[in-house]
Amino acid sequence: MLELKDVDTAYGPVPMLRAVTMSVQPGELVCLLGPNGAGKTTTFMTVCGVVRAQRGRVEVMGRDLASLGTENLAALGVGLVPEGRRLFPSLTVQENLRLGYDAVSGRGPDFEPQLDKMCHLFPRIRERLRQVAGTLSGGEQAMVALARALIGEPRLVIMDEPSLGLSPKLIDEYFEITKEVHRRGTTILLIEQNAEMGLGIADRGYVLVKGRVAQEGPARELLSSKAARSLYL
Ligand SMILES: Nc1ncnc2c1ncn2[C@@H]1O[C@H](COP(=O)(O)OP(=O)(O)OP(=O)(O)O)[C@@H](O)[C@H]1O
Repeated sequence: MLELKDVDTAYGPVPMLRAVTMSVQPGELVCLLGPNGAGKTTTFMTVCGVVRAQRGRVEVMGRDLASLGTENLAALGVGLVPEGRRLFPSLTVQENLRLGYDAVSGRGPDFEPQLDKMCHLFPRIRERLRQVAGTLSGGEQAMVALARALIGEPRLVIMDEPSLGLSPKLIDEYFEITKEVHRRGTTILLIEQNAEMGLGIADRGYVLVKGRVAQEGPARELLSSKAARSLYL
């Protein structure tokens, strides 16, 4: 569903990702880990097409991202949860969710049942539907950002450090929901700094260090590998 082949990126003259090769297969939950500044968000931006790969190739659903364009990802079945949530603060929760839905369906008629599904998955959202998103707590915003990505029933969800800034209790709740979404069949790329939590629910993982993939493997092996732990802890 997602493939990076030998990808380099740079910010002006400064190289960032170097020869990054990674993939997410249908049905997998893959965790991308790495310390601050490793290039995790740059990877997110690269697979969205916001940052252009200078070398190598990015394929989403088997299609070359370079000729696809960021604006077509939603309709292709890709849901995005960017770092910092990026809700529209002056719109209500329901309006934010509507935008997520319309991006996929082109204004389909079935918004209400989908909204209802999201309220079941995120009980905190139902009572907040008419509240403007900018006044939600950080935890509520995190849930709405995930619901906005899920409401169009994407096949692949890419999440950039969604647990950042959440309390331990909310992190647990958030990871439980992520696990449930995966269990119901959605493929997930989870970009995380919280290695124990991320690898705890993932099938496979990659550890990014200074823009390079330093380790990769089954999540359980990475959790128990001393070499991997020394890279991310
Ligand atoms: N637009 C930009 N212009 C110049 N440099 C940038 C830009 N965006 C990111 N960088 C630099 O690229 C490096 C990697 O940043 P990135 O945000 O990808 O790291 P990260 O692994 O997501 O880190 P964190 O966990 O702290 O969010 C950093 O040194 C950062 O300063």
